[in-house]
Amino acid sequence: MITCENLVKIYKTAEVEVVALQGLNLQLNEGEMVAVIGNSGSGKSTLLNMLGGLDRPSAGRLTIAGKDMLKLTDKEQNVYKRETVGFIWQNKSRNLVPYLTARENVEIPMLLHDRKKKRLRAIELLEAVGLGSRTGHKLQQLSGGEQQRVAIAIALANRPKLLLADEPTGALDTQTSDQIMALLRKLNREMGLTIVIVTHDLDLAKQVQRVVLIRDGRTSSEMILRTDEREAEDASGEETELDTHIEYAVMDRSGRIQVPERYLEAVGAKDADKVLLRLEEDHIVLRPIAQAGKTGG
Ligand SMILES: Nc1ncnc2c1ncn2[C@@H]1O[C@H](COP(=O)(O)OP(=O)(O)OP(=O)(O)O)[C@@H](O)[C@H]1O
Repeated sequence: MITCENLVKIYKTAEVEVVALQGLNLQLNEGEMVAVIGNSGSGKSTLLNMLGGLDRPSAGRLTIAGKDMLKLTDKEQNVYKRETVGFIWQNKSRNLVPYLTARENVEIPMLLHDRKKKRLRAIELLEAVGLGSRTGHKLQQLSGGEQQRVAIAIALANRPKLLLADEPTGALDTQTSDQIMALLRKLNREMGLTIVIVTHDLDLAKQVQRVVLIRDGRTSSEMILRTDEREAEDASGEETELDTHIEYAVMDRSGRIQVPERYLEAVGAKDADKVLLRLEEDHIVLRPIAQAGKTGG
């Protein structure tokens, strides 16, 4: 569904050039649901803007649903934005009109011309997001979580193949955020919708099967939901909370990897310019130089 190869985005302003994406690679299959996570400034929103056709990459390759995004004409890009992709933003004013009802809000972006069909489709969508009983409520009469559900219904209005969400739960409390995430998972499962969610919240990200970590405009590692049911025990034999995801570092063709920052921090190698590498029979040991003399592997 989505292939990013060596994707580069450079923003040029009067004084400086910012390289927001510097050779990002990402492959996403149709029907996958992925969370993209990274520190502020790592390039998450830039990536989402490229995927949504809101902006064009500077170099590299980006194909989405068979379309070469670097070669689209402006007209083709507009059709793509209208028909292939749906957006959910954290900032509600970008999604919603407060003085209209939930149903009227959902009807706005619809490409259907028949008023009755529009109305029926809007109600159907509001039912799908769990708001069947609120279709006639004005937006300002709805809670934050309910408003975000309306935003999701709007994003689905033109039957997109790809749903992009930028911090969709950023303004919501934990319980409401979990409900919105559960709704997105349901839509992914039941409609086969491909979903990309940008967040800086690792706990939230881990509610989906695949988490892609971006660092300095590149994919640095991925976490995939564990499928084994092993129970973890700590040294004292007590059960500890099992990490739900296994982390994989992304490796390029030259064998370069980015070790997750928190791993380096944990072993005191964050600022090191070299680490000791040792090949064991079936694994590779990486440790800070200061500890290199110690035994063990
Ligand atoms: N329109 C723009 N013009 C110039 N620089 C930009 C523009 N948009 C983003 N940048 C820069 O590109 C880099 C990546 O920004 P981006 O917004 O993609 O990061 P992010 O990971 O989404 O951050 P956050 O979590 O804070 O939203 C940053 O250094 C940012 O300042």
